[in-house]
Parts: sequence; C-alpha cells; structure tokens
Amino acid sequence: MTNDHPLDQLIRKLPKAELHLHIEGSLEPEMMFALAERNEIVLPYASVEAVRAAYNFTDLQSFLDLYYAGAGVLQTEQDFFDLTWAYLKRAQADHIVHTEIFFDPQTHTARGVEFLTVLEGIRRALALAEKQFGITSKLIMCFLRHLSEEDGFATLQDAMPYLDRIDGVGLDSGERGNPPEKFARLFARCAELGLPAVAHAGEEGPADYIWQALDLLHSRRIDHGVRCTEDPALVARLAREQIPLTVCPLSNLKLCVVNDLAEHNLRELLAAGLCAMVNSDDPAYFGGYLNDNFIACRDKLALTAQDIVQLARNSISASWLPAEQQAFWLAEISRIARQEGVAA
Ligand SMILES: Nc1ncnc2[nH]cnc12
Ligand SMILES: [Zn+2]
Repeated sequence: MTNDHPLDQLIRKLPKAELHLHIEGSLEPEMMFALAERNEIVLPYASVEAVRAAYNFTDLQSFLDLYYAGAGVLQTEQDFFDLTWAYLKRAQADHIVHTEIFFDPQTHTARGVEFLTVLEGIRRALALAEKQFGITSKLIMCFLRHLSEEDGFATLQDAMPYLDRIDGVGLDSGERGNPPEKFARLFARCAELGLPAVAHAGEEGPADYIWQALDLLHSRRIDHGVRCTEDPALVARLAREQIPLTVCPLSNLKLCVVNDLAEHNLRELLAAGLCAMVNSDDPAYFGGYLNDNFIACRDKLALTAQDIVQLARNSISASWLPAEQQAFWLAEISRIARQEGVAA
C-alpha cells in the first residue's frame, strides 16, 4: 500500500468521525503483553509476533474466540484507561474529531471485573481526550448476542446507576443464529430508559436481520449492514430513511465477509445513496486504523476524491453529535475539499 498517493493527503486532512470501534478490539499485542505482565497473567503465546501470527481468521467466530481471550488481560481501571488512551492517540493521528466507542461489559463482568471499573477507566480517557485533543465522544454499551436475553437484562441492571454516563446501547458478537428478535424486549426496555440503539446486522447474518434490527430493535444505525445489497427493497428503505451503515472494510476482508477488498460493495452503497461511512471495528486485530481503511479502499476500490469527501461527511451526519457541531464539521469538510480542489 503506497502512502504518497495524492488522495491520501485528502484522507489525512479531512476531519472524520469513527462510529464503529470496539475498544477491546484496539488492544494491540504489545499492550496485551504489557498488561499480562502487570497483572501476572500467563498468555498462551511466546511473543508479540506469535500473537500476531495467530490473527488468521476464517470467519467472525474464529476472531471472537481470540478477541475474548485477549480481553482477559484487562483487569483494573488503569488497564481500561490505558487501552482507551492508546486508541485515542491513534484517533488523533488520523484526524478523528469525534468517536463513538463500543464496550462489551459482559466480557469483563463474567470474569469478576466490576462494571464500574470498566466504565470509569474508559470514561476517564474519553474526558482527557476531549480536554487534551478536543476529540468529542459517545460511549455505547453493547450486549453480547451469543448470551441470553436474561444475561442482557442483568447487564442493564448493572448499568442502571450509571446511565448518565452511557449514551446508547448496541448488539454485537456472533451474529449467525442470534437474530435481533432475541433481544426485542431488552431493547424495548432500553428505549423506555431513553437509550438510543444501534445493532450489528448483515455482517455475516442475512438481510432479514437488518429488517429485524430496524423494526424490532429500532436501531438508529446498522453496524456493517453490507449484506443489505442482497435485498433491493431493503436498500431502497435504507436510502429513503437515510439509515447509516457503519461499514468496516478491513474487518470484512479479515473475517472473510469478502474474499478480496476489490469485491467490497462500499461504492455500490454510496452509489445507491446510502449514508455509509468507513470505520475500523477492531483495528488491532484487522491490520489498520481508520485512515488505513480509507487508504485500502482508495487503493482497491478506486475511491474518488468525491467518494472520500462523501464518506467523511456521512461519518459526521450519522454521528450523535448535536446539530451545531455537525454543521461546524460539515463546513470544515467543505472548506478542506475546496482547498484540495475537490468539486463538492
Ligand atoms: N465485527 C464484529 N462483529 C460482531 N461482534 C464484534 N465484536 C467485536 N467485533 C465484532
Ligand atoms: Zn463491530
């Protein structure tokens, strides 16, 4: 991948929002080893290189097995702070001005880590990034869909004292065989509590799961959603209602959702008028942060300057930033596009 393509400067200069990032998926092998040592945990790998060599995924589940195992090194509030801070420094380097972060409390509470330990470590880093880098953020609590509805309700109970620190709820983990309808009552309760919802759907699962996420969970965005193109009526609805799709190209490649990035349907989604944008999902596991995803798509999908500007715009307008802040960043994007000679 070249780094000096003329469009890469545009990619780096544009202010962007990241809306699909699992904080546990930003755990780099180096930090995994450092935290294992700090917490006196023995990893089943001899070296950082051995960990990276194991990142050869065949599907979503083969990744999740390693991702949940890796998260076992996260024990203390400081660990969650360090993890989040490392991501935020990378975000700043990629000119991410706003990020909406997922966290998976069940991965940690099941190991005896307190809900508040996780929440406070993450939130402390988010607050510092706003102060130090001006990066704004939202925090989205995800329910693990391979677990039961009952387990989800217990997690919501854990979260009840801290709902002022949680901006929304999500649904992630193994999609196949775990349809959104399994969590309709849980998401209805979250809606009563004023928590907006998003959900992973149409990553490995069928287009029908996207319909369910919209109609049964009232999901405001669809995380991934790339399988929507199997259903033209669904694509028409997503376009008409401008429901954002948080697309993660390198994730789709690494998890074999596509065999080749050149076959990815990102441009098709944009051409259909969908509010799609680019995200990194689990950057430590999938070989790239946000700008790496943009550059890989520019390279393999021949994205144009207009496509790149549109993706940046979509990231802002699909965010949960207030209207005035969205307007500010959209104006900045237009200014930079003009400066770089991109016709709007
Ligand atoms: N890509 C993904 N899909 C579903 N659950 C996840 N958890 C972390 N990354 C995920
Ligand atoms: Zn994801």
